[in-house]
Amino acid sequence: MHAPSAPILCSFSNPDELVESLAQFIIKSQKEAIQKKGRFTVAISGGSLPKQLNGLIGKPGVKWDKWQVFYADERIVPLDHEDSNHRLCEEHLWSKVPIPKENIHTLDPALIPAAAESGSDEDPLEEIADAYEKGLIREFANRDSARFPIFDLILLGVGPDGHTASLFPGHSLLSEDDRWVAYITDSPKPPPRRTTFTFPVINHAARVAFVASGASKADTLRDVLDRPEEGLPASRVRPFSPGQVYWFVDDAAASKVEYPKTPFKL
Ligand SMILES: O=C(O)[C@H](O)[C@@H](O)[C@H](O)[C@H](O)COP(=O)(O)O
Repeated sequence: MHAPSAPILCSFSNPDELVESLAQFIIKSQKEAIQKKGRFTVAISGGSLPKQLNGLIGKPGVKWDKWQVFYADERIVPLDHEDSNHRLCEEHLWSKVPIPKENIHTLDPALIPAAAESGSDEDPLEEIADAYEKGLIREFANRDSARFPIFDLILLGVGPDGHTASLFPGHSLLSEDDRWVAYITDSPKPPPRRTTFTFPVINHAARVAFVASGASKADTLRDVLDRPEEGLPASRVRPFSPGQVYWFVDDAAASKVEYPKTPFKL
């Protein structure tokens, strides 16, 4: 692993162009991954992201049966609850494409009720986070020799405070350097109880792509891209070379950013 590579910022003049280019980028990542390893490992978070993936629906070239999908973060609610990232993805994507259900790795539903309540001794969230981490180990063990899993692609959003996945500014989890999947009980944005990938997992990915659109993201993008020294969680996403981080944004979101833009090309 080498020094982190600089972010690649691609800005699009309208939402349709962003969605279409993102779909092409994902398909290209998928093709390369399948050629090399026969499968495509992807992680997804919540927010508006699942909806922005609708450029993939009906596209020839998507080999859904080769996808292995994990959630970069998840809220501790039933899988069909309106706050669940899985439910969001199900609604906007999985229900519309022929992906085998067993290729979508959710939190273990049997552990959710206990994890939703805080325990007196060890927090029961630990068990669900551990179980999810074991799922990652099963998927990646003996395939990649690295200390952390190497996802082919991790898709993330960014919150107004610069958080990404469920890694929030100032939280002790920002310095977690051992676990793959951690839990938090005090998310400043509800619901408070969640699991999240840690930075080592995110920063070992072959590619990470942020997706952000709209003028409400302008200040955040400026802070994240132009002021990395402030250390906002999204600024800390800097995959080790040859891994790369891309920003797929629209011009409204990029309107206050001085960081150089790169024309999108496959
Ligand atoms: O933590 C949460 O509760 C949100 O899901 C959050 O992580 C979301 O992904 C970002 O705030 C980006 O949101 P948008 O993509 O909707 O802008």
